[in-house]
Amino acid sequence: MASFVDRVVLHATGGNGGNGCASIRREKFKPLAGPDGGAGGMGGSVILRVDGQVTTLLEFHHLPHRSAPSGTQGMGDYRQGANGEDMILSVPDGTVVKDTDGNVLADLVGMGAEYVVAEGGHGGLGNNALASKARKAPGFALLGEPGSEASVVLELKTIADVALVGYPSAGKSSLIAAISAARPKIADYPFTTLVPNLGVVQAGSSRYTVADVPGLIEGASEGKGLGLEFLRHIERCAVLVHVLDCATLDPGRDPLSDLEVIEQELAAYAPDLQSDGTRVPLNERPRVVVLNKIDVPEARDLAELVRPEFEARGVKVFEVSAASHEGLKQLTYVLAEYVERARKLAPKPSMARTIIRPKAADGSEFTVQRKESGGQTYFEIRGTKPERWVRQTDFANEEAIGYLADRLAVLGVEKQLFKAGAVAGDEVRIGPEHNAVIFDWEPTLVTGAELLGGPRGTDARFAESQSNRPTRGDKRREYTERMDAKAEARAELWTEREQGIWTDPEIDADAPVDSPSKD
Ligand SMILES: Nc1nc2c(ncn2[C@@H]2O[C@H](COP(=O)(O)OP(=O)(O)OP(=O)(O)O)[C@@H](O)[C@H]2O)c(=O)[nH]1
Ligand SMILES: [Mg+2]
Repeated sequence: MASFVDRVVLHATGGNGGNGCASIRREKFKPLAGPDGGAGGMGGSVILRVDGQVTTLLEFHHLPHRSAPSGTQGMGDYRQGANGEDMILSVPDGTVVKDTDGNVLADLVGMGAEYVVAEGGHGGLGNNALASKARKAPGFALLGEPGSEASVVLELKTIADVALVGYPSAGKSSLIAAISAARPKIADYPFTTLVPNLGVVQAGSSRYTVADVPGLIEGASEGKGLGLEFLRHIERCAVLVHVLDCATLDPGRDPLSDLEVIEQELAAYAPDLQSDGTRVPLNERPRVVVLNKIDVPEARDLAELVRPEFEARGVKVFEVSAASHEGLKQLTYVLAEYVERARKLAPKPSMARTIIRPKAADGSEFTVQRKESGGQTYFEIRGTKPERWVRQTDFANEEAIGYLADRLAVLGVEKQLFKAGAVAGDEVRIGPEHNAVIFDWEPTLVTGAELLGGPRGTDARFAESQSNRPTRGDKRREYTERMDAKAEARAELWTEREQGIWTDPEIDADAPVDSPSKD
C-alpha cells in the first residue's frame, strides 16, 4: 500500500449557510410585537494549512472528498444560528495548490500558511433584519447560501537546498545516508528509491537540507523508468548535485555521457511558473559533479581520468566514496557555500500564517445578455449579487419573491432588461447556464419595476397585498354590519312571534351582551 503520496485531487465543499428565521415576537398584552427572527449561521470553510508534522498527502488519497459543516438556522427571539466550524486540513510544507487545468492557485510554504479551498455559505438574514418602513413585519426570511465547491490538485514539492540527481544505483541514497541522519533504502538494483528522501546536513555552522530523488534514465522525460514526475521535488532546490557512478560495469556508460544524458532529461522538464512569474529551468541551476565509488580502484582511476574534462567545462568536481566516506567532508562544506550564496540571492520568503483566499469577485456588476437556445430567445443575467439573491430567495413565499424583485430593480436589473429589448413574457434566466433560475418576465414584474422607481417603501404590490389583509377598522366595520343584520333578523322574528311587543329593533341591536363569540 502506498505510504507516500505526492499528488492528489481534492474535492472540497463549504458548509451551507443556515436559513434565516421569520418569527413574530409575542409579549404579554402585545402578541404582535414585531419581527424577531434571527439570521442563520455561516457555513464552515474547507481550509488547507501547512503543518510540520505532515509529510505526505496520503490522507487525501484515502479521503478525497471533504465537506465542512453547515450553519444552523436562525431562531425567534433574535437568536442567530450557530456557525459551522471550519474544516482545517493539514498539508505538508511545500504543497502547491492547482486548479484542475494545472494553473497554480497557491504555493503553501512556511508553517501555518493557509489556503481556503471552499468557502462556507453566508447565513440568510432573519425577518428582524429585513424589516423596513415598507415591510414592518416581513413574513419571510432569506435562505442560507450553499457553500462553494471546488476541486483542486494538491502537489507536494519537497523543499530542500540541495538535490541529488543521477542514474539508478549511482549511490545517491548511499550519499545522503553518509552525510546526514537520513536512512533510506539502499540496494544494488535500479530504482530502489521510489519516493524522495530528505536529510539535514550540518557543515560547520551551516545547516541545509538535501533531497535524494529516484534515479533518472535516458528517456525519463518520455516516461521511461520512473519518468520525470518526481522532478517537481527538486524544483525548489537551489543547488543540484550530479552523482556519477565511476564503478558501473555497464559497457555503454561512462561519467561524461551519463552527465550529458541527465542534463538532457533535466532540460526537458518544464517547471511550474513561480509566484514572481519566472520559470527557472532545472538545467540553469548551479550544479556540482560528484564522482562516486572511488573506494573501488578502477573507479578511482576512471575518476582521475575524467576529472579534467569536467573541470574544462567549468564545473566543480568531487571524488568521493559514499561507502568509505572519503572526500565527503570537503563536499559538504563546499555545498554549504553554494547554499549560502543561493540563499543570499533569493532569500526564502517568510510566509508564515499567510492566508490566501480565492479571489473575491466584484459584487457590483452584472450583465444582461440576449441569448438563444433551440430557437428560443432568452435574457441571461449574470452577476454576483443577482445570483446570490436568487439563491437566498424562498420561491414558495410570494413576499420573498416581491423582495427579490425589489432588490433586482434597485440594482438596475429591470432597467437593463428594458434596454436589452426584453418585453413582457420573455424568458429571463439568472445564473449560470446549467443552474439558472428561470422566470417569465411577467407584466406584474414590469409594472413592478416602474412602481419601484420611487423610494423604498413605495412598492405598490406590497401595498396591494396589505390592502387585502383586513385592518382593525375593517374588522370593526364588518362586526357592526354583522350585528346590525343580526339585530334586524331578530327583530323581525320577535315581531312575528310576539306580535308587536318588541317592535323597536334598535333596542336589541345596541345591547352590549352581543359579542362575536356568542353566536
Ligand atoms: N563500492 C561502493 N558501492 C557503493 C557506493 N555508493 C553506493 N554503492 C552501492 O551502489 C548500490 C546502489 O546504491 P544506492 O545508494 O541505492 O543507489 P541510488 O543512486 O540511490 O539508486 P536508486 O535509488 O535506484 O536510484 C548499492 O549496492 C550500494 O551499496 C560507494 O561509494 N562505493
Ligand atoms: Mg536511492
